[in-house]
Amino acid sequence: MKPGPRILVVDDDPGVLKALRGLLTDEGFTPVEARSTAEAARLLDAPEGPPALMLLDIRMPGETGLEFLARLPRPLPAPVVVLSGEASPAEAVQALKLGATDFVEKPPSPERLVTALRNAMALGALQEERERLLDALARPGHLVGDSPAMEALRRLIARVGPSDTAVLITGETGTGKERVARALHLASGRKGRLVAVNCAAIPSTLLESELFGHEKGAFSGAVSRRAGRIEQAHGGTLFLDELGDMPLELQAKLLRVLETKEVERLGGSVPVPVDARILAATHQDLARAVREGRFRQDLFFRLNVMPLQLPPLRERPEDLLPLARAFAAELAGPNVPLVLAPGAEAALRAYSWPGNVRELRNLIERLNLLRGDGPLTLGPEAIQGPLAPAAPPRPTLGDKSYREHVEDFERDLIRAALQEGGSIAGAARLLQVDRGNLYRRIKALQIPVP
Ligand SMILES: Nc1ncnc2c1ncn2[C@@H]1O[C@H](COP(=O)(O)OP(=O)(O)OP(=O)(O)O)[C@@H](O)[C@H]1O
Repeated sequence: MKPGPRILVVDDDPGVLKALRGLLTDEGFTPVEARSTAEAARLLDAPEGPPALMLLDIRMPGETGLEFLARLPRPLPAPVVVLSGEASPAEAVQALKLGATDFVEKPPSPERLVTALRNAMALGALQEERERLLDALARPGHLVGDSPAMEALRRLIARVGPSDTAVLITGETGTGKERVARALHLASGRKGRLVAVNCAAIPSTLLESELFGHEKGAFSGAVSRRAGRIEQAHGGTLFLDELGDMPLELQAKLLRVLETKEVERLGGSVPVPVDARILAATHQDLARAVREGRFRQDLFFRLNVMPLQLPPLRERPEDLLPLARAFAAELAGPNVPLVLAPGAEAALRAYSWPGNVRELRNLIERLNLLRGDGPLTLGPEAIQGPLAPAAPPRPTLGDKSYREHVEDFERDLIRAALQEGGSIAGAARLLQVDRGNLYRRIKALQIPVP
């Protein structure tokens, strides 16, 4: 059996130690004993780490419990519950002021003592979680999440970050691709900036000069010489977001930059050396884009040396609560607790989060705006609200066969596509199937063509 949480009992009275030993063991704790504060100090520094809690007598010969408490480092190495014995209420209050979580009078009633211990430990765990969150929020590239996928990702970032390898980050919208790029940049230790370019947001006619820069007079409007984004990332990292949207001819130019580590401004003839780490992200299936001739295979291979796939949020439910808490702390401040109403956690897990982490952040932001002065409360209705798609109707099973059910579904699907596409060719395009095959299914299922 796993030993229970260690509790350090500090008391000079062997009788009290013996009584507490029995009581604590019965309650599933592992008592560790010290007869003086000097011994307690040694045990707090023990190699197995500090205990889960310290139960501290106030009146002891030599250094008193209060004196000891006052000289302990902050934050305290463990939550402290004080045994107040015949001590005056003033001393108990003094102990609380010095950071003790609670006090129990001697001789303690087992029930009162165990409640105090459990409460103190719960509070200690909360405080630790809060410290961890604040720490995490202080680092902009930090990735919140307890799922195995997130842990693996953090390990990978620590390993790959410091190298110069290009990294291709893929994942649905809002899964945190840019956040990962920032984490990689921070882990790289590169002194320069992270320069981000969204290839989908800049019109393709402007993207070239944006990336490569231009000399004065390179084209009408190029009134002065301008360094492109690639050059600006010299000594740092260039993050190409939505790389799948980059036009083919620019892909060729980018490949050349990757291979030669030089960039040529538009209208210029002298290549400028650049040392920029390249990170790219896309929500598209680039391998498919390569097959369909929309993306250069050589560039894909060049970037895909280190592929990094971010799973959608619905596939890592362990991240939901840590993320929700982190966003609440970030948006409402660390003193506003996130309260989960009954059913909220189940609703979070049941929802499919098509907008992924960004959608969860937006939800918390909305709740924060609506909360007034109260706590930030997350109830199931917030998740089942306008965000959630209507649940798909449950099929009535009746006495139809499996095949008949599938055909009914197929019929509905083709009808909808015919209506939207306007013709068999249009429907085939929408459904991404061959027109001949679709025609044969329409015949077989006797679907009227508009
Ligand atoms: N693991 C995480 N920890 C903390 N915040 C996160 C995490 N993942 C994503 N976020 C936050 O979620 C939001 C969306 O993330 P981000 O912009 O990185 O996604 P993206 O995949 O690049 O999206 P898009 O494909 O739409 O550009 C941001 O506010 C980001 O800070």
